[in-house]
Amino acid sequence: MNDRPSLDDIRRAPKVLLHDHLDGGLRPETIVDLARDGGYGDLPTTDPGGLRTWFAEASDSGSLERYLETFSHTVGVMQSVEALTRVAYECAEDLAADGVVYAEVRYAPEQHTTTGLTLEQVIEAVLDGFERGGREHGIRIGTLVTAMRHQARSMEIAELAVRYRDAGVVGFDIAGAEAGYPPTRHLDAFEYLQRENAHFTIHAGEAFGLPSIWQAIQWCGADRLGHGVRIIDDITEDEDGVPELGRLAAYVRDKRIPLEMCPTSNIQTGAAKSIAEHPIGLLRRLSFRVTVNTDNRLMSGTTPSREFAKLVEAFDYGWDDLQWFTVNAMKSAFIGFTERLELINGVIKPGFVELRGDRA
Ligand SMILES: O=c1[nH]cnc2c1ncn2[C@@H]1O[C@H](CO)[C@@H](O)[C@H]1O
Ligand SMILES: [Zn+2]
Repeated sequence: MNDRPSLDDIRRAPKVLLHDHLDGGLRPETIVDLARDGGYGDLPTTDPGGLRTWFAEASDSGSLERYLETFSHTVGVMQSVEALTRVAYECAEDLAADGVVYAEVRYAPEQHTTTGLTLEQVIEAVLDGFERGGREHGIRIGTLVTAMRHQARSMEIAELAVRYRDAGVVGFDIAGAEAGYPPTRHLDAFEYLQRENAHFTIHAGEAFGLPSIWQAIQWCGADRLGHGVRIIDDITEDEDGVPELGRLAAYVRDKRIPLEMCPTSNIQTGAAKSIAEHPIGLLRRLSFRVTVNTDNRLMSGTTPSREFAKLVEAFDYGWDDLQWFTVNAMKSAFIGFTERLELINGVIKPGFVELRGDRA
């Protein structure tokens, strides 16, 4: 059966999310509340509807740097234990309501200490919100702690990732402006994590090309690539239109290195022209380990189900494709093999069987 899945059907499908920023997914109403309670006076508007529109429009500039400027407001209101716990709790609630069964959500603890919280307090506040939200709404959330690539705190954050690994932190990441800040700037942190048998992903191949991806994998040892869209630059077509993979692209495919693709976000930052022209179409056809993600639900005005619905429309994907992306994501998660397998066989596959049955 390959009838076109509707947005409503997609919402009911069990989904897995690997790339979602906590500070990119706040509810506009919550931003307004937190700004009032925390005395943050710099919001462009205190009307929730207006704020939603403002974020979507301000993020649609074609530049990653300008896209990232909008985070000053979300980070600005996430500066207390209560605010962090609330945002994490609501994140769990919103993802569960969209049908997500497992998510890895990331944020940079170092950005939440401006009013005096310690990094430990920040991490524990977020873990607390995810734990309670996850328990009450039936979703499992693993935390990824991010270090900002233009700063110099990656080693400290990597150590915290290891310290909190049994308390819900499942991995590490670097984010922020990519051009001018290559992953090797943080090589010591990545080498430390490898020695500790810890997992990490690196934002690479979004606003910068193949050298960034090459460094992330071959120098830093990334388990996954955040975005990775520019791997397309290492794929050419011969005179018959048959795709040919360069050595790096072949390595990424052969090693099954997961690509955390975020279609809508990529269009806003200029990493792709449109959904229809997004490299995900070719990469899926070539069986790269592609996964589908939201990046920033607020800035991109999206949800996991909406990202899928856009792909269904652009590429005519059916249930087989959506299940393939979902199983890819679950296989690529940073939790243990047994738990991943249980979710694939106990939740994802039966969920898709049921949906297809209902619609047959
Ligand atoms: O797509 C992206 N590329 C690079 N950095 C990003 C992206 N989305 C968000 N952030 C950055 O990650 C920080 C921690 O969550 C955010 O504050 C934002 O600056
Ligand atoms: Zn991101």
